[in-house]
Amino acid sequence: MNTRTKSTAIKASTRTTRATSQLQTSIPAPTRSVRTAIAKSSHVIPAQLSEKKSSAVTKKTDPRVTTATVIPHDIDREPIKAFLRIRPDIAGDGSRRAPYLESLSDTTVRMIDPSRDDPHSYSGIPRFRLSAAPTSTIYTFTHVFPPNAQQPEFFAKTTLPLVRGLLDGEDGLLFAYGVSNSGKTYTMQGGSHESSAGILPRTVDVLFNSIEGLQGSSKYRPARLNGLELNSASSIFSRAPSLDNFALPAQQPALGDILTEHFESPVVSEADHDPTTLKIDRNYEYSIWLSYAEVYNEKIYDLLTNVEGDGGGSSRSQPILLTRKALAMKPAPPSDNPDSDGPVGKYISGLTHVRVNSAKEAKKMITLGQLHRRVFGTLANSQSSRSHGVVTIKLLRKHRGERDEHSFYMTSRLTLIDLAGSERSKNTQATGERLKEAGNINKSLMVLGQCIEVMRANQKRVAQSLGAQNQRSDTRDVKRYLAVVPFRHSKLTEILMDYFTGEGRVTMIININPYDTGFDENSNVMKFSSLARDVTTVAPTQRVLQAGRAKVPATAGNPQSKTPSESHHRKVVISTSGRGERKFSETQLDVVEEDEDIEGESDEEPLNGLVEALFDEIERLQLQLFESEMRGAVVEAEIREEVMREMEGRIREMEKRFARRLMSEVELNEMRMDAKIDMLHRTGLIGKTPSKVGPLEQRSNECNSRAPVSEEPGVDGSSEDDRVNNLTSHRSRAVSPLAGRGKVQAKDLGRSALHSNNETEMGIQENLSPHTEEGEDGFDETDDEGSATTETGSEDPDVWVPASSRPSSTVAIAQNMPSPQLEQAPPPIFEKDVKAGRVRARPSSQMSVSELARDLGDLGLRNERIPRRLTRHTRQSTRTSVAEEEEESIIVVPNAKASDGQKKKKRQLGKKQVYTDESIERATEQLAKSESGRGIRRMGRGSG
Ligand SMILES: Nc1ncnc2c1ncn2[C@@H]1O[C@H](COP(=O)(O)OP(=O)(O)OP(=O)(O)O)[C@@H](O)[C@H]1O
Repeated sequence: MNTRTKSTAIKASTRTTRATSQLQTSIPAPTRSVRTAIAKSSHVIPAQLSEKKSSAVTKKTDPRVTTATVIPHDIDREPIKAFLRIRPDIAGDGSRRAPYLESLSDTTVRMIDPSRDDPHSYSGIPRFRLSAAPTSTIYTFTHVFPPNAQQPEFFAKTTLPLVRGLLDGEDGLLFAYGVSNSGKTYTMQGGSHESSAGILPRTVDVLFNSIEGLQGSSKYRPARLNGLELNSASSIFSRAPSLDNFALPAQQPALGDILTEHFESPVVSEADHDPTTLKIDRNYEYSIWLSYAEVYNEKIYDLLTNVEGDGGGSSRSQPILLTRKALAMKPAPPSDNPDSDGPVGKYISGLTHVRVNSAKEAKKMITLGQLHRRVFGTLANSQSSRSHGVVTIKLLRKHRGERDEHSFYMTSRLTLIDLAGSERSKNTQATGERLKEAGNINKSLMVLGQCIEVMRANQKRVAQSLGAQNQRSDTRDVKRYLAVVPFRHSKLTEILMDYFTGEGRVTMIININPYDTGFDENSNVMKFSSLARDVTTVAPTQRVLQAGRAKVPATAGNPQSKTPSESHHRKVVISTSGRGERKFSETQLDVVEEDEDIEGESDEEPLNGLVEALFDEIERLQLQLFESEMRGAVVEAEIREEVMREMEGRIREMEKRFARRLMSEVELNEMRMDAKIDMLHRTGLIGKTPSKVGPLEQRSNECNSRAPVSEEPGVDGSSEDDRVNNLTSHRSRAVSPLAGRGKVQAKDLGRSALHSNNETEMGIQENLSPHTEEGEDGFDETDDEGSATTETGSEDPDVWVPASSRPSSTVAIAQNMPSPQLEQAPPPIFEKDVKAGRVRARPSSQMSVSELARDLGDLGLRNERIPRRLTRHTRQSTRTSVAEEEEESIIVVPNAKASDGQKKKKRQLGKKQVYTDESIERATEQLAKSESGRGIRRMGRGSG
């Protein structure tokens, strides 16, 4: 038979095993005939279909309360026991939250989502809650252990019944399940303080206490799942490893030494010895065998074999090459379990079983296995178990009166598993190797959950189908409801398969750290446990081996049937900080992990080729589905996170932008204000600070000095100055960057305030050099200093020009600028005042009205404001009182278009007069013509 055929044969045999075993799991014992019939059938519906049906049945239950569904089962079956252990809050582990788990009784707890009370949530519903888990759920367990539960009490309630069963010849399985840092390793192995020994050391203590004086010297040893084989001197057991002989070549430091130094193994003190002794049948002799395997990255490794040390120089700088080979899972032959009419499970081929003669020896072996486990699987993450540690204790017993033949031996086994922590890779920021580890851990735990779920659904279906009254139990009816239990999808479930499908007690310990932030992960763990409690296993019976020739060790397989295996290299550096006199040193390990050999076995009958192909197809598709679900979940989580990050980034960016805009607005307003103050300084409306006289003021002063007009102030000129001065100073006490700086800064101001608008800039320049662009009556100051208008008195350069006649940009900008809210706005210049010649310039100022109007207009003052102010001043100076109502009843609008609207408004408002720039301009021109420009031109001179 070639390799392919042999491998097909294995698969075929496996299929037979699985197909029948899952049926066996789901059928109560009284219907054994039905079971046998079903076991012969290969027609099994896919798990998904069955799942849909089962979920439809359970839909009506309250999602907030998870309680065990009562599945009728007979006395031959036992439900899986689930114990909850709540980890205490440990100072210094970073958790500073209130626990989200509340004990309601010895068997129930309530789990409340901590983010429910998050301040960022609305009325109890978290804002960004990604979790699909219910916010409050009640879970039921076989027993709940509070945080202060002690190890002896915990061991007595959870494990002691299994140890008793082991001594009585029954199989048992116990596993600790939970997220990282929840206390699984503490539960299984124990802590470093007194009386903190965990389940493993206590189990061996109780076993050896109980069999003391009853140990026999057997010529057989356990093999495969429940089989026996001759314990020959040439077998691998003759070179059983120990910590003492665990050494590398002479020039190398002892690896055991390095490991012990690096990973301070828990010191098991005498006080940690569990004194419990169980009563056993003293007519038997016993031997105890130990094996320790780990499932790491979906490969199974033996932790009790001597690691092959090779290479490396004489110094520690040379890497030590450590090689270990993965072990394969193989289906156990039916002869290993003659009582069973169905198939038996799978065993780890080539796993070392070491005979231990005392509790001390057993603990030493366990310590060695733990060291290996941490070196090979967890070194880069030494605080966390990244592999599933599987310790199996096998007990052989034989009646003292019987011959030493294997047919008189009874075997039983107890498997104790410390599962790796279930966690999301995104929580651990894992990448590369770590990500692969996390993926494989999650995969195996997920598959375990799926197996539990499918078994539960199968059992429920069968129980319902067979329990229905007046209904014939037909094999076809039963098999229709059964789904494939996906044990083969992970190595872990392959190892556990036999306990679920065969006979044995299953106990599950759920470890939970209620201070942990992983509420979702813990919810999943709790959900898993509540499902598992509904699953029943076949109650164990004592097993007696049938007569027959024991098999040779698996190592004696046909070498030609092996397929070449791949190997994976990893570099590991162990840093030793040096204890006592020893100095700091580093040891490099070059770890090589070889894949298992796939060997053919001829003792299995091949199945029908079509059935084989169909099974393969189903498995391939299920695997694909599973992988795509995993990928989908990871991608979804990543996308959600990315979207959140992007949103946060955008919000931050917007905040920055708004802050910048706000700042520039503030600066702009400040500059406007300063410019206005500057103008007022220039017009002399407010007092000047000698030290801060800007060029414009200087120019104004110069004008003052060379054109000495009447010094006579207006009637209330000085008080007006004071008032404005006070107003200005109380409005802005800060010295403005532009205050008093004159032309240049005003220009800059124009630039920045008007966003580098060239037109605007021009407007401001015009503003700053008013006379050069003055109309025909313009007054060019630069032409002749001496020809000041005030001297001749014949020509008045100050002609008030309406805003509309100025460059459009200036007006437009002035219109768009927000007008400052002055306490006392200046009154406008009215046509009637102009006609009446009542308008006069303030004598103290040499600035022309047009200049000022333009300056202010350019800097954002509305054009109607300026004349108001100036007119008011003029009127004050001429002692003509103008009623305030009259001023208020005038509306000045910038253009004719707008005036249409205003006309409408006027109609509504009654008598209010509406002035537009054009109308003012027209009126001015008419007036100028009719009165030869007398009235307006004299405004600048202030005669009167
Ligand atoms: N019941 C307990 N009493 C006191 N300390 C505890 C208890 N349970 C856990 N601890 C402590 O909590 C820490 C984490 O526990 P442990 O290493 O057992 O978690 P774990 O679930 O095995 O984590 P991982 O899966 O990452 O290996 C350890 O320091 C352990 O000593």
